[in-house]
Amino acid sequence: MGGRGRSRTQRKHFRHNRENVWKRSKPDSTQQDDGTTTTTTRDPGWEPFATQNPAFDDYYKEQGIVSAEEWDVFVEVIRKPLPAAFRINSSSQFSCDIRSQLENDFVKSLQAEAADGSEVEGIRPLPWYPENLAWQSNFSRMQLRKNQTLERFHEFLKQENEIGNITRQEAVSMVPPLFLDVCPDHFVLDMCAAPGSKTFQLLEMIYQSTEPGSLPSGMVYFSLNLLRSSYMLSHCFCLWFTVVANDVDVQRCNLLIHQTKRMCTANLLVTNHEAQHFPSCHLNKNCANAFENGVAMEPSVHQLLFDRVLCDVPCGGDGTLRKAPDIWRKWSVGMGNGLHGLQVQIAMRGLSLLKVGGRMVYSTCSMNPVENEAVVAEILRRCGGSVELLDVSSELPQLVRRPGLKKWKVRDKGSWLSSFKDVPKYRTAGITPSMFPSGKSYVDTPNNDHDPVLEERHDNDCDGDSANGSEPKKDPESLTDVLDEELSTLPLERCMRIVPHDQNTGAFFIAVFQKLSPLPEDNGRVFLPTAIQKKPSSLHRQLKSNTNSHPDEVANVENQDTNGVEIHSEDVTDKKLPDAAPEAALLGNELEEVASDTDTDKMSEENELEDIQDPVDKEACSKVGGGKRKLQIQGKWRGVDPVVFFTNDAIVGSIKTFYGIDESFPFTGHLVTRNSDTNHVKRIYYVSKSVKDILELNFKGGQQLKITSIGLKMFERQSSKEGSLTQCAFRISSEGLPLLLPFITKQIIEASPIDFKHLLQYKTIKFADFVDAEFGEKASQLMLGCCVVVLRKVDRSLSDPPHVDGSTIAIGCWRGRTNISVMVTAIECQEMLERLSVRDGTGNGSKLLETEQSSVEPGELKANVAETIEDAEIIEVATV
Ligand SMILES: C[S@@+](CC[C@H](N)C(=O)[O-])C[C@H]1O[C@@H](n2cnc3c(N)ncnc32)[C@H](O)[C@@H]1O
Repeated sequence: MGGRGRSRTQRKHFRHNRENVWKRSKPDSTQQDDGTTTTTTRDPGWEPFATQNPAFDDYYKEQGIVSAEEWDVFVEVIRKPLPAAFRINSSSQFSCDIRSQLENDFVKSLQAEAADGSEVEGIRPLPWYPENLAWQSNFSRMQLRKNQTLERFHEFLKQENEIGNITRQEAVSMVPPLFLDVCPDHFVLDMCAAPGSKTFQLLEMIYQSTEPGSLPSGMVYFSLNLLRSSYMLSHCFCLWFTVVANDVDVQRCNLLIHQTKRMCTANLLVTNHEAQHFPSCHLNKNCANAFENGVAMEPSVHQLLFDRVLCDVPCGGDGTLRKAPDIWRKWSVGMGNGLHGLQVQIAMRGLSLLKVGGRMVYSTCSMNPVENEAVVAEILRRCGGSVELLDVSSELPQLVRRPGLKKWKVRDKGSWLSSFKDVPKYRTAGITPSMFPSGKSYVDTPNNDHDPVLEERHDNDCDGDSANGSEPKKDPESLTDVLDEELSTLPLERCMRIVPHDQNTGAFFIAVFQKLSPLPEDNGRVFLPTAIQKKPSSLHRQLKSNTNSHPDEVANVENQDTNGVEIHSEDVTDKKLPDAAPEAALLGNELEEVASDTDTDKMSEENELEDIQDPVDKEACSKVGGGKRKLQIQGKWRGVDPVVFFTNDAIVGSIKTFYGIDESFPFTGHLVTRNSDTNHVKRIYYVSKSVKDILELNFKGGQQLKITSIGLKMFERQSSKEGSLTQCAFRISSEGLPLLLPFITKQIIEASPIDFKHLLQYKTIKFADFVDAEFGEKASQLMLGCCVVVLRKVDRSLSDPPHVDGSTIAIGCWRGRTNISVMVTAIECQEMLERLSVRDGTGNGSKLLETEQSSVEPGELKANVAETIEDAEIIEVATV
């Protein structure tokens, strides 16, 4: 049950592209520490990665991220391959089985082998990760493949990862979501989310925390007497949170969509924006009026704000050296310097989108203080007292981390700079005051003799004016009291740096912020490094702030903070970052887990059916939004299918009737398509109440959000020949089944364990060939088309009506003319078989597959179903 498998076709594309990512043979340009650039052409033959870089050593020895005494051990560890780490996906039906298999089978047998002197180190749960859900093995992936004693474990990892029961994720990359402290009623923004490891983890954490009976007050959406089981309660409850996952890179967004599809969630929205310009998603007065049309609506300014923001920014990525050794070759000081400005911009935007009282986690997989402490310090200066850097030392006490640095230096063109006053004038475009511990800026005297004459900003005293180009203030103190080596007075020790040799991991940096009050009015503006500040002054426009208070009609949509600012991406299309290392900007810390897929470079899901459509409500909005708005919308989202509420009553009615879907299931307003021609939709998506509200706000506000993916695919049009003969043109998709299951009253039957296993094993079985003849008879009485087969529990008889609860195992099937066929992938069948075999003590399920020769004659429908499944796979490839 559930769409947790990955399409093989797509995986092939991933691997192919992944090779491209890591094995590009074009000439490499490397900026040397002295500022010169050397170009080398890679030898076509294979060479091992060099695991050293003198510039790296010089840089970090000077920065003091580890003490001089520790240096050797630090370097020794970062030259070693990274141990494999993974998370058990708690939303998987088999998560407990997997944890128990790890604890009781693998840990023990590996310990026993180690005791035999075979030098096999054990696997262990990460002590700081809750409920033994994250694990690390103390051998590299290479060893896993080579060492025979570990082969079984390796196979286990491969299969569970493939099926979606575990996610391979670097241990330290799991840390930032844990500090976000998410709750099931939160609106969460993941600003730089692709390829989606942390988004997936966040979704897992939210679903896991939805304990039945813990509905927050005022959040009852379904009448409680309609909640038939804890399963339903948990799913209904989950309709209240939303995760918005954003990334600037379309291909990486596609990876994220693919990755998170396994969650089967209706509460996820994937967007494709520059995070620093993430839209306010507000409702302005004009647009609100346009949508009034007699419907009562408050003409106020509303804005989508978030309870939690994850700001896992693009970074130099040298914390992932152990996993991506090619970084040794690429590493240069320019990477961090070039990204600092963007990182500040993204973090500031995140804070302006955060609710007062909300938490934001800033993180990088870089060790560089210019990308870490310097960014945090600049944020604190810009926000004044409106944001607090939290001391989270009591949280996750078992996680070994080090406090943030209070002092560091900036390296540029081969020179060490202790203060901005040391920056030669010709370099001030690339090296900004905010990179230094004090954040102080010194306006040069005409001959640039480095006399510090002015100070723009102080720690804890930031008006932000100077950062936006206005005249800096004189500070007499700074004229006389300039330290050679700057020391930050901000509480940067509250930041966390995880270094590899403390617990045999990669490196990571994490800072946790809490928003205490609206940001100072100016601080919502985009911060730009000096060079960009000199560009046209209309980089951003401030919206009229509206302090009128109106009750929200949209959950989590609040009256806009006074800091609300609208920034249009076209305003900054000509921006470029100083000395930015473009490769570094794309370095993701989870590249290894999933590689990009060039073939899925599209956001057009129904593209074969239509030309690019303008947003559905464009007309209404543009009428009042003025010409500029209209042009922006048309130009901005070209190439992205529109999101359209699906309101075709005839189709919805036929689906409800065919599957006997209980009237209590909320369809109205929850179905969307990506095709304006609702008579020809191929896929119908389901969105939660919270996502529906955001969508409505987005329509009303002029479609500011560029939505790549929304909700979960619930129904798919039958494309097979036999499909056209059924009474319902739509089948239930595997992702939609978990949500819909408790509400289905027709086309659903319970199979005995033996018949259920046979179905998984043989895929197609004729009615007459089921062991339980009564089941075969019942199956034959179903209508031709999609159906659901539920595994009957031991205490139930066939005459009982199908029963669904949190532990129900069910699969989507096809009732053909003479048989029943499964509509899940072969690997999902295999996984389920193995799990069921382990559960009922009949041994290793994979043995069943060794006899995969079907004793059942392949019926005529087998081909038909194969066509259907393949079609589904092709559709998946096309849509992710
Ligand atoms: C460190 S990776 C994020 C990893 C991700 N959080 C995860 O756990 O899988 C940084 C991401 O930022 C994206 N990115 C780079 N510049 C961006 C920008 N200006 N706005 C939004 N995303 C950006 C990259 O495409 C990349 O996917």
